Formats: sequence, structure tokens, C-alpha cells
Amino acid sequence: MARLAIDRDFLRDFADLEKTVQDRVTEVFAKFESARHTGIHLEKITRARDDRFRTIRIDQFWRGVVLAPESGDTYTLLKVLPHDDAYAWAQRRTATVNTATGRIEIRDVEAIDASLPFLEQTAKKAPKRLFDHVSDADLRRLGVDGQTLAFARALTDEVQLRSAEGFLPPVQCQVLTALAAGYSPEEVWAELGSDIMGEQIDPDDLDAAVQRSSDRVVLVDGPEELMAVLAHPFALWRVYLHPVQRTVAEARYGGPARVTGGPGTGKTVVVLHRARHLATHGEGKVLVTTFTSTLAESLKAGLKLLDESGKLADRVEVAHVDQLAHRIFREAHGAPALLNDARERELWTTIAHDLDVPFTPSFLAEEWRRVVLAQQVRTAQDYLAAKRTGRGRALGSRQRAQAWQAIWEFETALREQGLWTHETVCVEATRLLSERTDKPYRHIVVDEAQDLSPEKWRLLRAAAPEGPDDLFFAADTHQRIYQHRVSLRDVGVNVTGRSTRLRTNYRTTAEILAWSLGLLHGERIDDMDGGLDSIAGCRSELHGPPPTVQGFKSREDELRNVVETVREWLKTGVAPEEIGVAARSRRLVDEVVTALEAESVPVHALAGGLPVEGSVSVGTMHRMKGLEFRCLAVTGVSEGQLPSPNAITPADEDEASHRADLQRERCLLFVACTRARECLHVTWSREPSPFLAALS
Ligand SMILES: Nc1ncnc2c1ncn2[C@@H]1O[C@H](COP(=O)(O)OP(=O)(O)OP(=O)(O)O)[C@@H](O)[C@H]1O
Repeated sequence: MARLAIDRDFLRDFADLEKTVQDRVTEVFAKFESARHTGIHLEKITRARDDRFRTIRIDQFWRGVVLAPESGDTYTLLKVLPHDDAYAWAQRRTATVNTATGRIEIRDVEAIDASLPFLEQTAKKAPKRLFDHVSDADLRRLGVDGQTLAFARALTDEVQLRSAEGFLPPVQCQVLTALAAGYSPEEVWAELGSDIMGEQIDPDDLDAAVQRSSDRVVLVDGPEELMAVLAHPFALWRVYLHPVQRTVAEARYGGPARVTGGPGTGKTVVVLHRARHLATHGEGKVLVTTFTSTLAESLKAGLKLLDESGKLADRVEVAHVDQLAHRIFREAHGAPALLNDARERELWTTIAHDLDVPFTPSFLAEEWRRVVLAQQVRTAQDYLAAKRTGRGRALGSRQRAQAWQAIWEFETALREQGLWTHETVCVEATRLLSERTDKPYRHIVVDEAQDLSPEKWRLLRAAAPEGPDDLFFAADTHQRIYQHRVSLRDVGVNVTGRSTRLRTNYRTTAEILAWSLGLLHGERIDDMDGGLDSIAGCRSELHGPPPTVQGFKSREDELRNVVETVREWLKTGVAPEEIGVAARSRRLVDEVVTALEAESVPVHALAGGLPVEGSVSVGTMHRMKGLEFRCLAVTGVSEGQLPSPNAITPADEDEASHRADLQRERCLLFVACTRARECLHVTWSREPSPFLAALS
């Protein structure tokens, strides 16, 4: 019996096809098995470079391109396009087997052949070539075949390689990108994560390659499974993980482990699979956690999708870290009386005034959080000896004594008045947990861990006993938008030898990714482990239009443009819930909501929850974390709005904090822009934000 396989890229295209065409595709392929049995018609393609490519009729105008094997009985649906485009697409391409991974790859041979002479011409004049430092043997071992090797040898810079992403075989291109970014052949090999290492690969056995290609091809068993796959084309990650993702999610670790990677590389997907894996193969209760309620909501929704048996809920608890801290606190002391931000500021102001110390209230508040709480400083002696890493203003011993006096007064006032902050609730919950021998969880899985403060790390550390598979977390320090740097060593988390990086972005087009990476160009971003992190090598195989950036004379003109853009997207068939608008402040969010409502666009202001069906989502950049939209407008990227003046410590108060705050605001824009899947539109009025000015 013939079996149908569907190429993962086709599933993305499928979501964009008109509904009538989608229905015809489903109809044709639902009958594929039986029709093939009785002789379905697969048309040969004249002048094909690879005669295993065939077409199948969808309707009068549309054709499917199918890869038909010479042996075996699995047919892979690669594309559905209008008649002439389908033929042209197929004529340019060939299918081959990657000799390192044993998996199938499709390449645009015509584009490779066409660009090679020009590259060779340019290379003749260049002093050196991009891969002079890598031997042919290493390239071949990593699955780079003859044609790609010849191409790679003609390259002189990374820009040329990036322009070839659309037509080189994706895995080979990924290998070359990593090598060009400075990774050694061994590191690249480890990252290929090939689970078929050592097996002899027959490069002519396409059928075997299709069977092995679970990262790229969905094998469908019958019409019902086909319907299920086509009904949720974007939820494929539930079943099909990249081999590296699967290895990370299912490994057994001797202690804390970490997965890193740029935006959209599937870290959250790995977190969800890890939680399910631990719930089914682990040894006790699993906590899945993160730092905000919105993120916890989206983790809950994701876990629900993975919970086919309906049993995960018994073993897995999802709660954000503050929620956990407050629960542990309440169990022992009842609800805390919380000191709100305004009252806290008042208290610091009074203390600074009464003691007449040479510090601003905000400097003292930061000193308390970033030195005293972060390092668990309890006495004047401890404070005098404390490292003040990340604090820019040096303090002599007299000034330290003055600062300590103010901090002591503050802590005493809290104690005497029975008041708590979220941080002190967390510290107390940690103390309570440390005393317990019966820890509430056996495994803890954390998403967006780059934003956890030291006291939150200590809370989590105290909530599960130390041991194998105790702590697993996903982090990308380029997306840190709340906290300052944290050193894992300082909070007792050692991930040496248990850290994996993901490189393939599954969300954002290469065009949007490259533009967004430009926003961070030149920033020195830490790796939480005493070094610097890099997302060089993070890549996307998806392509689309480049982001548009537009400036306006006035905020009114800018708002009008945002409304027009959203309406345009809606007109082209994008569903309202697939559209997002992000802005830096709540005031700007309110303005966008009002402007869209005035034009009768259904709109939902994000406030701690998830997008709702039938409405365009509008939210602050912070609220965008954990979400993604097919089309996204980022508005108000203007001078005076971004960086937000309120979020920046004045340089004369503390130079290091000033720089760190600026970096965090830049990362915030980066996070917002990388929520876009296909279209990104960025706007400003009067003067652009300096973050945009730096791009041009
Ligand atoms: N193996 C996969 N196959 C197909 N799609 C995937 C795969 N892994 C992840 N995705 C999709 O890629 C998108 C991004 O995944 P995810 O949110 O897990 O990335 P992330 O690294 O956590 O992103 P960010 O750090 O930007 O929040 C999601 O739409 C997810 O469904």
C-alpha cells in the first residue's frame, strides 16, 4: 500500500493557502492510499533534473509536487503551487540523502549552478576564503557533499553564505554557518545530534532516508491522521522534534542542565517535552515554572496540547516563581502585607532624608536588591566585604557604612511594621523550604530563566532535592528584559558539561531574524557563567519579506499608519488573532487600542492573559514575551519612548547600571521584533529611537 509523507515546509505553506484549495488538497490526499493502489496519476515532469519529482492534480489550476521513490512505497508531498509554478519549482530541484544524518534534503540546483561562476570570479581576487580553515575531510564527514563543497570553497564571506540559505540543502547550510561562525568541526558534529552515527548510509536509498527524516517529514498513517496534521499545521512540534531538541528533552542529567539558543529556536518546546518526559519517566512531582503569569499561562496551554493521556496534570504543576514563593509563605504565615512600589519609594526617601546620606532613594533601593538581597548580606561586616559587581559607583568604607545604615533602617522598618516585598517573601519562602526535608518537587523545569533574580534561583534550588535531573532550564541572555546579570555559580547552580545550544529558528523568517540581530550588534551579552554569550550561527530556513521601518512627522500620522497596516493584513486574509501590535508603554498601547476600535477592528489588550480568537492583540513589549504572531507591528520606536526614560538609571547616579539598563531596553526591542513570524512593521514618529538609528 502506498504511504503518504508530508514535508514540514509544506505544512507552513498549507496554512497560507486559500480555504478552497486547502479543502481540495485534503480531499486529494485523503484518498491517496487507496487511489494509489488503483493507479493514481502522478505526472512526470519534462526537463526535470530529478525524475523522482512528479506532480499530482489538485484542481484545474493547482498541482502538488510529490517525491516518488524508485523503490519503497512512501510518497512525499513537497509543495502545492499553481500549475506553472509547480513545474518550475520541481524542474530546478533535486532530492539527495545527507551522508552524515542519513536524512533527505532538497536543494535548488539551478540557483547553485547559476551563482557559482560569479563566486569563483570574486574569490580569485580575494586574499582568503571563508572555509580555508576547514579540511575537505571534515566537511565531508559533516555531510557536505560534492556540489555544496565546491560551492563552499568559492565563498569568501558570511554574507555570500547567508544569501545562499534559500537554495543550499538546509542541514549542510547549517553546518557551514556554524563553521563560519567559528565552531569547530567537533562542536558542529555534536550539534548535528545525529542518532544514526556509525550506520553506513546508502546515498541512493531515498526511501530509507524519508523514513529517517522525522525532523523534516511527517509520515501519515491514513486519512484521519492526515486530517489531524493538516488541521494543526503549526503544532507539529508536539510530535516532531529536531534530533537535538529530542536528545536534550529526553536525556538523563547528573545535575542541573540548561538549553540555550536565540529567539524561536524551540527552547519552550524543549521545556514542555522535558516536563512531559519527567512526568512519565521521572521519579516524582514536576514543577514547570517561569517568571510572569502570562508566560505561565502559555506554558499551561502548551502542556495541555502535549497531554494526550490527560494524566500530566496529576504529575506536573505550572506556576510562576512569585506564585510559588507566595504559596510557601502563606502556608506558614498567612497572606503577607505587601509594601507597594509607591510606599517603598516613600520609605527610602524618608530614610535618605533623615540620615542625610549622599545617595538617591533609587540608588539605595538598587543597592539593597542587587548587593544585599542578591548576595544574602545580613550584617555590616558582610556588606563591607561584599562584591559590588555590576554597580558602577565605587563606595569607600565610609560611604559603605552610610549605605548600610540606610539599608538597615529600611529592613528594620519592614520588620517592625510587618511589611513584605515580593523579594522578601521569596527570601522567607526559601528559608522555609531549606528547612524542609520533604521537598515539594522532585524535578523543576524553568523557561525564560535569564530573567530570574538570585533570590528566585535560590528559591527554586531549595524546592527540589539536589540530584540527577533536579533542575532543567531554558535561557537566552539576549532576551533578558527584567533582571540584571546573574551568575549561576553564585546561586549554587552548576551546569558544566550539561549545556546545549539550539541554533535553528523555527518561528521567524531569515529576513526578520537578521534585521533583529542587527539591533544587538556590538552588545556584550553575558552567558550567566562568567563568559560572554553569542547567537552567531542562529539561523532560519524560512523566508519572507524584509521588515519595513517607517517614520512619521507626528504620533497621529504614525497611529493612522498602524491602523492601515493592520487593516491591510486583515484584508489579505490574515486572521485577527495572528496579528499583534507591540509598544513600549501602557499609554501607547491604550492609544493603539482606541485607534483600532475607532476603525471597528476587533481588538484585545493583552493584560496578563493570552491572545483571544477573533481579535488583534495589542500589548506592551514585556507582554509580548512567550507569544508569536504571523504579522506584527512594533510602534512608538521613537526617541524619548525607547529607551524609556523611566527605565534608565541616570549615568551620573551609577554608570554601570545606566549601561545595563540601556542594554535591557535594547533587548526588549529585540524580543518584541522576534515575535513576528512572517511580517514585521516598525514605526516611529518625529525622531527614531537611537536603537534604530544605529542600524542605518
Ligand atoms: N522541531 C520543531 N518543528 C517545528 N516547529 C517547531 C519546532 N520547535 C519549535 N517549533 C516552533 O517554533 C516556534 C518557536 O518555538 P519556541 O517558542 O519553543 O522557541 P523559543 O526558543 O522558546 O523562543 P523565544 O526564546 O523567542 O521565546 C514555535 O512556533 C514552535 O511551535
